[in-house]
Amino acid sequence: MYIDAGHSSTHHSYKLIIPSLSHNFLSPAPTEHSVDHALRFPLEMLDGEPKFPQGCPAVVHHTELFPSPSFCLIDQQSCISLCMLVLISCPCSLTGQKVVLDMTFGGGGHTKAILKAVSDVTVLALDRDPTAISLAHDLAKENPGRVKPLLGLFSELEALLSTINVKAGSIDAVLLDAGCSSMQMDDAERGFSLSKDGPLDMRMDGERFSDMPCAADVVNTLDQEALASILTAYGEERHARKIASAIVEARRVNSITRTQQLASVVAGSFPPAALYARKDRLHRPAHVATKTFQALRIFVNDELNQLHAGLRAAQTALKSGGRLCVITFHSLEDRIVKRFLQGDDLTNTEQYHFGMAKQITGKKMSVERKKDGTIANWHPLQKKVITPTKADVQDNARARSAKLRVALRC
Ligand SMILES: C[S@@+](CC[C@H](N)C(=O)[O-])C[C@H]1O[C@@H](n2cnc3c(N)ncnc32)[C@H](O)[C@@H]1O
Repeated sequence: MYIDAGHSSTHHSYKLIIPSLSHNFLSPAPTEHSVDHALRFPLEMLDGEPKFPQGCPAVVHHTELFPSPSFCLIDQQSCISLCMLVLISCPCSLTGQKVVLDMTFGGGGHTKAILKAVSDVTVLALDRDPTAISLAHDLAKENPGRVKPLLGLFSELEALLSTINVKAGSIDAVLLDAGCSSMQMDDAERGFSLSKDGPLDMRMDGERFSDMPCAADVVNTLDQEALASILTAYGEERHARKIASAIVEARRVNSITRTQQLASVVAGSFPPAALYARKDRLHRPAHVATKTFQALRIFVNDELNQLHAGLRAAQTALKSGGRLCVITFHSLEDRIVKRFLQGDDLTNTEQYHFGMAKQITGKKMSVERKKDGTIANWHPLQKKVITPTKADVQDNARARSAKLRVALRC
């Protein structure tokens, strides 16, 4: 709808088209800002995507799995006990060789835990980041026949599975741990972290698609209105216009190419006392540019569209009774997962907001359920979203805003 450029092997000239704030987001007339690059602007699937299949052939009954959830996240070596519980201890536990799809291999923490916990398992290890996939190859060598690395995007999953002859409806469990990894965050050269100086990149797969735009391309190319809309939509940044204006002002003098340069530009648009006035969930001071970084990262990596594509791919891949665990780190992601599992048709323009459209159109998010209360494709394994305990967060501060949702494929 807006863009689609995606990666092209035949030419390197892309269009970056950003919907303008001035028109209704649900029927936008795109504004062309640059012909240098292309980004897929989330919300593209408002157009012409197939509707989710309706009807749930069977509701799988279960016992309470989470009496006292010890939340375990994930990234890195830590916990995972809850995910393991979901993956391997369901009442409908499977016999024989199991196939688990780790859609976000990252540093391999989850995959390793699965391999350790289940002897007769093959893990299909997907990641868009070639660095992560090279670790998956190492792990595959250490565990012959038990790990199959898959380099690609959530949106490429179906094609990847068919190349290794994995059929739709055949996978026992899927794990999706959204966002970027500690490995990516901690490497200054990847440009994700505002506390470490590095090139303003933020692409999870820049190594794979080197001609796709990075965060520096976005901040140096888009007009003020488009920048503000990105900060509002993906950072839920209240001061988006002020920050966008500061970015445009600063780049007139010098292009913004480094993470700390961007952090200073954002900081410069606030009074000094406001720099760390914001607090994170642990009530620790958070830099005023945190939301700007989040917004750019989501935009550059097309994360919300990808998440939606990943959920749909998981739905196709899972067998009936198979289970899905999804971990998200901010409300934009969690809202998508929650509504997807509720059976909402996210392709419906009236309901598909993902933040930006909601703010622009002012429309309410409504959740439609079938009259008999059943859910079309999923049976939730817990009533409420699962969040980390205090102890979990003490163990791993990055888990502080994590949310886990688990469901059985009907
Ligand atoms: C939070 S990390 C996962 C960490 C992992 N669970 C572990 O134990 O180390 C998320 C990973 O998902 C990958 N990723 C994010 N979006 C993706 C997408 N659309 N397709 C494939 N991989 C993606 C990132 O590259 C990153 O490595």
